[in-house]
Amino acid sequence: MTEATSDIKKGLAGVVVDVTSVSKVNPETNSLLYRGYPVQELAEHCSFEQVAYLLWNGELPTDAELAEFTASERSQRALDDNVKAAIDLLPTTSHPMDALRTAVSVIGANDSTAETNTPEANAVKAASLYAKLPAIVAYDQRRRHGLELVPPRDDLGYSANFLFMTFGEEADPVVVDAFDVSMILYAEHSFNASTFTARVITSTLSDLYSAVTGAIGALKGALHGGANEAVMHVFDEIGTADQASAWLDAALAEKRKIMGFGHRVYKNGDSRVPTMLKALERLAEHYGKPEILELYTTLEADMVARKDIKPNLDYPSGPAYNLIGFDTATFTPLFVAARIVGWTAHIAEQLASNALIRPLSEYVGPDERHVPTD
Ligand SMILES: CC(=O)SCCNC(=O)CCNC(=O)[C@H](O)C(C)(C)COP(=O)(O)OP(=O)(O)OC[C@H]1O[C@@H](n2cnc3c(N)ncnc32)[C@H](O)[C@@H]1OP(=O)(O)O
Ligand SMILES: O=C([O-])CC(=O)C(=O)O
Repeated sequence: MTEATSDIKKGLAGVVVDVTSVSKVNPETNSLLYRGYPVQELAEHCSFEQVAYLLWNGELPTDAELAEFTASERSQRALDDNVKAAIDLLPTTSHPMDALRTAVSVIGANDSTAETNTPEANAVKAASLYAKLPAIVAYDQRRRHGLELVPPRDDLGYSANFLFMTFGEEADPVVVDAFDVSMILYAEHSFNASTFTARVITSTLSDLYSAVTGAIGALKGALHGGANEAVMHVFDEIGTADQASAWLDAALAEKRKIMGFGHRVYKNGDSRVPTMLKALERLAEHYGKPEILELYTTLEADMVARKDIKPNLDYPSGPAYNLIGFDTATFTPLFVAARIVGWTAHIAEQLASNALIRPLSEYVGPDERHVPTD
């Protein structure tokens, strides 16, 4: 064995591998721009549908463009029979991210245009996945409780309909708004691990569905999107705010990573957290559950005091999704439903200026040797 001699960038940390015009993550100013617009402004003034249009088209829609865009989304919301049948085959013990990955695979395998890798064909596929993912996520949560599929309502916006299909009743506007904010904040984040996975797969000239299923696999991990689910397990483990300090002492002594804290790019706090925290506060008030905020602020203060590591977006969104009533294992599929927009914007950008992504490694295994022949 030999030691590495070159300057290895483990985890590609700090390496700029390409340009993008989809979003700008700036840790110095703690800002995030989607196509130039601050995400906080988009969360305050726009719907998730408007943001999806922006990320795909580079500009916010006019009223007429938005009307056409939302009509198209509403017309494609229903769960296809073959996708439902595939989900029904899966055990209810499987992870919802596995069900979602399988559903996207089934949609791809049934799409006769799957291999057509033109910008136009991929835009149609992206819009179709964006419209269909809520029904998949909602149905998968319901079937785990022995409940029937709820068909979509085309008189409701994206988020209101998503919640209607999941819970079978219209959600309060406070809840719809908080959920919509979470979708906007989760929609895009430059070259994160799942988006990069999608770009690697796309760079081989594979199809959009393969890139999206690969991205779902990357997002599932607890160091990435799976952290929103993991945060809720932490909250459940801790129980109440007065237990947070002792829990954190023990967890840090065991060298555990505290889920929902830290970030590869933001070292001084995640730009999206203040906006999502406000949404969580509105939900806690709406549901009359101030204790979840108490635990949130106590654990955050302890973690900052002990490690100086700040929360990322998964920290407020986990408890927010819990208050709304989603199963903990459904949290990361909600992230997928939002991030499909960012992934597919990056797939288009990668294809428009493609180079096969294939880095180098330095070999540190045994020196050359030969198979014994006697
Ligand atoms: C939407 C998203 O995907 S955001 C990310 C969601 N993921 C999580 O919340 C999982 C928990 N967080 C982490 O594991 C990390 O912070 C990551 C993976 C997100 C980023 O990691 P990196 O950029 O590689 O940071 P790195 O691992 O170098 O951390 C630097 C130091 O801080 C520590 N650290 C970083 N995050 C945490 C954490 N959450 N808990 C405890 N210690 C942490 C590391 O152990 C390391 O300490 P050391 O120098 O003593 O070894
Ligand atoms: O950017 C990252 O590495 C992870 C993240 O916050 C995201 O994907 O939203």
